[in-house]
Amino acid sequence: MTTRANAPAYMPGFGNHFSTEAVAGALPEGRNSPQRTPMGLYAEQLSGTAFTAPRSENRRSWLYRLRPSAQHPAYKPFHQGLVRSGPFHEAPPSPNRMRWDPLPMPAEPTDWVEGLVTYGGNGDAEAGIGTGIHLYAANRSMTDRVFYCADGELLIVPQMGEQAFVTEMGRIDARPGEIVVIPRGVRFRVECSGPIRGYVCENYGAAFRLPDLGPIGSNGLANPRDFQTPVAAFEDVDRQTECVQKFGGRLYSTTFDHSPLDVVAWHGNNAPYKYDTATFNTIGTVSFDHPDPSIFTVLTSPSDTPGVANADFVIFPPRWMVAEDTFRPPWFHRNVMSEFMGLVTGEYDAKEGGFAPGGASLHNCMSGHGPDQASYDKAVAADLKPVKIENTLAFMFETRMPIRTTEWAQTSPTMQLDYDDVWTGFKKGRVG
Ligand SMILES: O=C(O)Cc1cc(O)ccc1O
Ligand SMILES: [Fe+2]
Repeated sequence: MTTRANAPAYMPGFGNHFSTEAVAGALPEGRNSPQRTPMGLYAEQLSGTAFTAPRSENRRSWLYRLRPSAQHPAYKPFHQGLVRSGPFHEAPPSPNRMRWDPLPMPAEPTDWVEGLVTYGGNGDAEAGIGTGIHLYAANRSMTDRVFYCADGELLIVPQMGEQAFVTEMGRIDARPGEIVVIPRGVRFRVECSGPIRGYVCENYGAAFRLPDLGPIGSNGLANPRDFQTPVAAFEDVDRQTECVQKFGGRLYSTTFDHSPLDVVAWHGNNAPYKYDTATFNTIGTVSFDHPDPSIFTVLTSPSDTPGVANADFVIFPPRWMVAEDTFRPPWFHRNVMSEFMGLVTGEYDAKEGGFAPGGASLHNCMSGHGPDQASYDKAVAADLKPVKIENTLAFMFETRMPIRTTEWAQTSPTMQLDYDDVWTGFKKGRVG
C-alpha cells in the first residue's frame, strides 16, 4: 500500500485475485452471488474474457454495488468529436514517416472525453484485433460524467499534469512517469486541477500482461509487485450522471439518476491498475551493440501468433550506456512491426530536435528510420565512456499491423511536413 498522505490506497501485484471492500462486511463470504447479499448490494460479474477462456487467461471480477448497472435508459449517439476506431478507412494508408508537434492545449474548457483525439490505429475493434491510438489534452475535470470503452482496454500514458482516474473499482492518482490501465467496460471519470495531456493505447485484443523473461530469468523489467490496483471506493450520489461509452467505434451516452461509480466491494482479477515506470528494472548491454528494444517491454498484448504482439508497450527510460566500440543510439532499421512513439519528458537519444514532449511519431511497417543526422554525427564522434541518459522518458506502442492514420492526423497543422529531411544529407560511405 502507498504511504502518501491523503493518497488513495493500492494493492500490490500484477493480475492478482484481489478482494477489497470499502465498507466492512460488504463482500459476500464463500460465494459470489448469495441469495441475499450483505447490505442489499447488487452482485454483478464483469468479464474481461470469455467465460470459457483457459484459467491462465481468464479475467473476471465480481462487483457489489448500490444499484444494478442495468438501471438506465437507452443510449443515444454522443458527439463523436475526433474519436475514431478500427477499421480505419478515413484516409488512405500512408507509407510515409510522420511526426507531429505536441497536441495543443484546448483554449475552451475541455474535459478528458472532449479532449480525446485519435491519431490512428489498426485492426478492427469489433473483431477484437488491433489498436486505437489517441492523445488527449484537457483542462477541466469530468463533472457528473463518466466514460467507459466497450471496444478495448485503455493503456493511458499521462504526459502533463496530475490526473485522477476515479473508477468504479477505486481511485487511481497518476502523474507523468506513471501509466494507468483500465479494463474494457470499467467506468471512470478523469479529474484534474489544471491542464493535462497524455496518450492512450486502446487495445482491442488480448489484455496486456507482463512479457515472458526468457533467459533474463525470474526477475527484471517490470516486476509484478510494482503494479498497483486501487482498493474499493464508491460514491453514494443521487445526482444525474451522464455515462458516455465507446462501442463499435462510436460514442453513445445515457443518463443514470445516480453515480454509477457505486461499487462498495469487489473481488477478482479484472481490475484497473497503475505502474510507475521509475520502478522498471532496465536491462541493457554491458559489452557491445545496441540490443533490440524488446528488452524495454513493460506490457504486451499477445496475438494468436507466438512472439508477435498485437501491441507492446515499450519504454525508453533513464539508463546507463556503457557499450564499447558501438554506435549507441538506435540503429537504422526497417521493422516488420509498426511503431508509434510518444515522449513524456526530456529528449530521445535518436532525435536531436523536433520530437518534443507531447509530440508523436509514426514509423510504419518497413519504413526506413533511425537516428537523425545530428544524433548520428554525435554518436559516431562520441568518446565512449559510460554515460547516463537522464531525465527522459520516451515510449512506443509497437503493433503487428500497419497503423493507419486518421484524417485529422494527416491534415493537422501539428504534422511536420518536413520530417523526411532529418535523414537527408548523410554522406555516402567510402569504398575503395
Ligand atoms: O525507432 C525507434 O526509435 C524505436 C527503436 C529504438 C531502438 O533502440 C531500437 C529499435 C527501435 O525501433
Ligand atoms: Fe524504430
